[in-house]
Amino acid sequence: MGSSGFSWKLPDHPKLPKGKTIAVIVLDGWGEANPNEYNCIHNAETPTMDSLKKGAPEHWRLVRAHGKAVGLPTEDDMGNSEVGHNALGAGRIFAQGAKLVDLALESGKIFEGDGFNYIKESFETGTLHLIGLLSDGGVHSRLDQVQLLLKGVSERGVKRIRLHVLTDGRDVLDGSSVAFVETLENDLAKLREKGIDARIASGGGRMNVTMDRYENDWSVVKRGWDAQVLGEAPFKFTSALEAVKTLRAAPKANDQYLPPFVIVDESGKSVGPIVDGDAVVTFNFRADRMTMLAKALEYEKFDNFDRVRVPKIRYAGMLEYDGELKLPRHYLVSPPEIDRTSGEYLVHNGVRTFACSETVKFGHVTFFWNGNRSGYFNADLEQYVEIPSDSGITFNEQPKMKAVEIAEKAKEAILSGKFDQIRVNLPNGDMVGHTGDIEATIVACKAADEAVKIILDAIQQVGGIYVVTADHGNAEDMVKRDKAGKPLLKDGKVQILTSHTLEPVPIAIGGPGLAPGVRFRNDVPTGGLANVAATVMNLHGFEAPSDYETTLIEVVDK
Ligand SMILES: O=C(O)[C@@H](CO)OP(=O)(O)O
Ligand SMILES: [Mn+2]
Ligand SMILES: [Mn+2]
Repeated sequence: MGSSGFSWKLPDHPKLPKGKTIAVIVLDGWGEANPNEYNCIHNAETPTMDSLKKGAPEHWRLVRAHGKAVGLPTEDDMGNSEVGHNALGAGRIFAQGAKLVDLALESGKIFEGDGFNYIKESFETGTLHLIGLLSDGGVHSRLDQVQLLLKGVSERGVKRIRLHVLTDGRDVLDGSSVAFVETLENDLAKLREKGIDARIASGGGRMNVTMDRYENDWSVVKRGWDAQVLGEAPFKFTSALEAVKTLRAAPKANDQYLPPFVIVDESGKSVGPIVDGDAVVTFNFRADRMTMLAKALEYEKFDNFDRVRVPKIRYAGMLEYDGELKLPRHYLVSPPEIDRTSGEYLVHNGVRTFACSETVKFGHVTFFWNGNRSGYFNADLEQYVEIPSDSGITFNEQPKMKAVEIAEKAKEAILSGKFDQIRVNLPNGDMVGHTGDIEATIVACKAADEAVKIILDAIQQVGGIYVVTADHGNAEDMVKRDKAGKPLLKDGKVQILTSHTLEPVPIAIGGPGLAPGVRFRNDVPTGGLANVAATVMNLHGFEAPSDYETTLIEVVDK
């Protein structure tokens, strides 16, 4: 014990033994909702998950995965992977990026910090570039925050602003990009009336331009770099509204995958490449899909693609995106300080951990799980395995994704006897759910269920324990609804929901290693994802730290 009295040592659980092999399975985007034609989980064959549900209420229940239960500003905020895995891994509820940016804007502190003072030095002679997701989804960014940022910089001496917008259609309805661009254009027109030269300079769909993650496909970031920094893109327009409307008119076009475009003046010259002396702010608060661009903007040594020209800029992120890498060096708002995560505690208590997913979700069960921290706590006790994801496709083309491969790796790790905790994320419900393709999402849910079975069978073989849960809803509801829950019609047609939901998610416990008297308590009715960490610690034979959200389980005499 150190002089502060702090110790990593967890007390022994009074009733539960140590040494059981525990599989922690996170089904990404797997919520619980009423059965109907838009509930792909219900409409898929999911015998394994169905059988777990029969264990209710002692071994199956629902937990909250959205809004304040995961540190988001309001109960209208849908859950997402970052906040979901943060809560699962950290066992406490932290005010998340969205909320922290709101507070900093409300108090004006965002304009007083080091990050802002740093970029402000470019306002007199350079251009301020704002790059990010144009959306009010609240998962990666929010338009109202961008609007307040624009107001703040315009009151603080900025002369020239260029926006590089990424259209969404994933956290908001497909097609909403047009209205977002219109709103932004109106705001910029007002700034111009005040004498500030403010324009949209480039754009593209988030899944095609810039917002790749976990280094799955650098060509996505390169397409963004070419448009934003070099001012080059296959499509050129004189207005962003015209750009989005025209590109959306192509067959099969959608907001998520719009091609990159630049805005040009009458002579065909791009209106806003990033050049020496400029300032850049990436306004997404969420880390995973901004990290690659942050590296391209900031790293001197960089060989992921040819940057052609590397402007000398003052760059700040809305948040610090990686605390371990200190990336970026400058940021406007400090990120949540997610410390003492369950992963770190368990490793200090000798729990050997294996974590695995495919690339597109790999950081979820490692980086997010560990409180937005990359790397191992103790490389001798941990192994993280990444299965390469398909790239260059939309996941409805391959809805089974790498579920079986992930499950096989987990199985191998379970049977090896080398690990105490085997943690996976199964991406299918979420990644395919985001495509809005109902048939493919049903195939995806079936594949995830089959993967769960492979892992549960391995747990059965070694006498272990399983904890099966999810990070937020997605595939269980694929239609936009009115307040009363009825599908909302537009031009006589339902609107397909590609985003996450507000639904709760299941959690199931079981396996031959689960002590006979273990069951879910009935006095934590509002339990959420943050209660899972203490639960898992108990199953490993430890009491959770006293400031963790309470455990979901109790042990009764049998
Ligand atoms: O794909 C993403 O970036 C988000 C949705 O914006 O999904 P998830 O939180 O499940 O990663
Ligand atoms: Mn997710
Ligand atoms: Mn998602």
